[in-house]
Amino acid sequence: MVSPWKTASVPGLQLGLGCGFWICRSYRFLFRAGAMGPHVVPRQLVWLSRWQAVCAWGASVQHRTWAGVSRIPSLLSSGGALSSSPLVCRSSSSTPPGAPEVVLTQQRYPVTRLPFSVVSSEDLAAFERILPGGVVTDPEVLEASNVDWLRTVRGCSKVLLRPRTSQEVARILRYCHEKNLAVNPQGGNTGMVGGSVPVFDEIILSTTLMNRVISFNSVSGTLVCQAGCVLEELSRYVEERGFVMPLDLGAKGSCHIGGNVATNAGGLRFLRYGSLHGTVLGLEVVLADGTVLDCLTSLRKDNTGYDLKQLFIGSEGTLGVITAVSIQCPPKPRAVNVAFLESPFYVLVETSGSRAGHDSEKLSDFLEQALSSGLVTDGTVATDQTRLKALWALRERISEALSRDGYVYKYDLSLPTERLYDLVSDLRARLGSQAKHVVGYGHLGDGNLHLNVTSEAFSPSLLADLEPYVYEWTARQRGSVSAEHGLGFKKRGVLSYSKPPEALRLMQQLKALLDPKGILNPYKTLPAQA
Ligand SMILES: O=C(O)CC[C@@H](O)C(=O)O
Ligand SMILES: [Zn+2]
Repeated sequence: MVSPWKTASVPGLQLGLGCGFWICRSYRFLFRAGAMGPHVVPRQLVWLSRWQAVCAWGASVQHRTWAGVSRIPSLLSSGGALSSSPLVCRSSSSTPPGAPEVVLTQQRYPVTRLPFSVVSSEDLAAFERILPGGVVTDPEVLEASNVDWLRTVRGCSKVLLRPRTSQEVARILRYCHEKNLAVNPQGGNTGMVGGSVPVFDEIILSTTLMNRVISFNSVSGTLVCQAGCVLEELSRYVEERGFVMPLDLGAKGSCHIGGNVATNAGGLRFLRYGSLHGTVLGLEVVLADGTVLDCLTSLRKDNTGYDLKQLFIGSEGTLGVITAVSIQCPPKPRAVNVAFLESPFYVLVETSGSRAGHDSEKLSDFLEQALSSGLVTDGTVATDQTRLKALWALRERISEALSRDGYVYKYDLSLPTERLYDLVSDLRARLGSQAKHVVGYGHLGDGNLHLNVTSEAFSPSLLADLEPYVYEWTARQRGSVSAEHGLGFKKRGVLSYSKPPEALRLMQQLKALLDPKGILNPYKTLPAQA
């Protein structure tokens, strides 16, 4: 039988139908109305709007108009050029040539420095004794660590510390606690909400040199490693041993696992493997006063008292510094396919399974039905690694493409799936020509909208049209004002749109208990106290 899917595919498209597939008929509804029952659980499902697909692609090939998926094959057959570009790695760097300097956070935002001590030469000498050779005061290195990768917030720290062990972290924090010095823990500095850079002159405590794998159990798939291991390197490490990391992000080339856990990063495998609250088995954390909390267990089951590690997952470095992580890695799927399906919305679906032949049959059935019913108009499917990666690059690089469109106002919202796109259309009408682009994409299966609005430069009047409007809109849907990026510095003032006063009060009490002097990542996560 001739598959309608193949018949309708654009010339030159290679459809790999030998693959695992988990999509069921309920997807019809998903594509039409943007809704999905909780019982429908594909391995990956990410949603792109028309412009995003263009945007992601445009980052390297400079197309601004969508010309149909037929353009993709040439891109793919060119050896997956997309995935080899350095854009895939997000890292902070010194001011790119010609780029305007980032306005200091303390100048752009109404924030007052708290009464912490200022780092003295005596402090620097003490740090040098704790970390011989690990104290950085070179302004050029500091410039990069003071600015977020989006180039929207900038601190003025004068010192960066690079410990190698948890004991060194403990000694640093003990000292800072005693001297009332504020500390900004920093991983790969790839966050979206200004949580990983200082607001004023906080000491930057980097996990860069804490990059050792401590152990890996090749039977259970449990990985134990230091906090500064780069996600992509961990992925490679476990994949060579037949497992995968339970999380994957566009920033994988730069982000650190400790930062991922500290921010409870969601990412592209969330739908399949769930949250870090489920996959992290244990943590080692250094508390504000230098106490080392060793909860680095690898047990699958441990029901002894409060599950303290959960407090630190998503606490954004405000309750303690994560120094090591024990994480459960799932087995590497043997058959993987990525399908990119069409208009007017673009959906990237990844399937993973264990029997290519069986999976292929299911995928084929689904695509035939989807196409013959008119649910999907066109698309492409990839099974080989190069094409698969190139399709994912379209999705993973949207964020970076947007960052080249000017100043980006970012909102990371959890919403009822059926309302996910309404806010995008609404804002396009509300903002008119004030905004360069109003873009909605994200993780459809998770009900997570990434709303991005761009303008030539930062504009207070555009911001006033966006906020609190976006937050009020979200609160009316009982959504969340931060689905996966956390609150950091930029969103700390909007926590009350998603949490009741009682929850806020308890969070403040926990902060006071664990960090009574407030030295850990100040001005982040919790609203400023009156
Ligand atoms: O840039 C954004 O708005 C989202 C970034 C990231 O969470 C993604 O899903 O690509
Ligand atoms: Zn995301």
